[in-house]
Amino acid sequence: MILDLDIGNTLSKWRLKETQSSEIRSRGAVWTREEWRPGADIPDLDVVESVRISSVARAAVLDETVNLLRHRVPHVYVARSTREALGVVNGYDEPGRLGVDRWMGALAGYQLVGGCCAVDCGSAITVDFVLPGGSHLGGYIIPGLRLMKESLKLGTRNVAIDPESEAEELLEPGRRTVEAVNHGIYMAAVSAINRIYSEVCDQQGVALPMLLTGGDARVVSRGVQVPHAVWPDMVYGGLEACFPLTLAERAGKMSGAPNVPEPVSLEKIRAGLAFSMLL
Ligand SMILES: Nc1ncnc2c1ncn2[C@@H]1O[C@H](COP(=O)(O)OP(=O)(O)O)[C@@H](O)[C@H]1O
Ligand SMILES: CC(C)(COP(=O)(O)O)[C@@H](O)C(=O)NCCC(=O)O
Ligand SMILES: [K+]
Repeated sequence: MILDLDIGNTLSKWRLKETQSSEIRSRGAVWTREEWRPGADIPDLDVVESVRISSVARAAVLDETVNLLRHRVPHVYVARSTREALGVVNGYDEPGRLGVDRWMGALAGYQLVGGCCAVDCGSAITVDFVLPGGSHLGGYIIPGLRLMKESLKLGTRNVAIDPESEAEELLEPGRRTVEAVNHGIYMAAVSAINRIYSEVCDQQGVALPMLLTGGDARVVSRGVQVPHAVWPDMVYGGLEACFPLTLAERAGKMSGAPNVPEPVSLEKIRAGLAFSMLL
């Protein structure tokens, strides 16, 4: 069995994947800031022969996790942001400083569709671009929905946006504080993503497919007008591509990879951008 770990600033996500069949057996998440108890929080480590880790938490969290796992599991692979991987050239001046979850997402997106816009809606919302040909341009980091809400300190932090809400409702003016905050941060997130996408496609002269992942991907997806696919396992996809262990992975397959819609034409993107400038 393979244990994949995606340690984010808020949640540490895990999944167990069968080495022979490539099937996902189980999955879960625990709070990153709390003590992580293998055996209690994740299934029995005795069945695990390999672990693959992507972590953006404090270095100490990763060190502790790796130390603990090295005693119990034969193979431990830790992903790092590098200057180049799988045909993608990292756009950062200091490649190692690019969040490794962003790097995994960009690599997975590129492996699936080639040039792309990879969006991760977690503690932070990150928007990364890879051009056809593999040049990673860098990206944008804005606070995620929960961080935006907490920073306002209006006593609304415990009232999360219902992930089942429709975008039309969430984009209306709020009539209570909690609604005004939820609708405001939702508008901020989706309009930033739509705008960033259009600006960069316009600048680069290319319409790119878009992929969305992260804890808030589903609800954000409803407000994003750009054609896109939601891929909850996108960071894991990067781990699979970097450290292929199963037959399917060696053949370039990533679990749960979605069908990605064709982007709209560059002309349409430019027309939309020009129109929004008039308003
Ligand atoms: N059940 C949940 N528990 C915690 N956060 C959730 C949950 N469902 C959605 N979220 C949202 O997802 C975000 C965490 O998403 P995730 O992608 O796991 O973040 P990170 O990778 O930064 O840990 C939270 O900030 C919150 O807005
Ligand atoms: C931007 C991030 C905080 C996003 O992390 P997340 O929201 O997924 O927990 C993370 O990718 C990170 O710590 N990056 C390092 C800084 C950078 O990418 O420039
Ligand atoms: K993120």
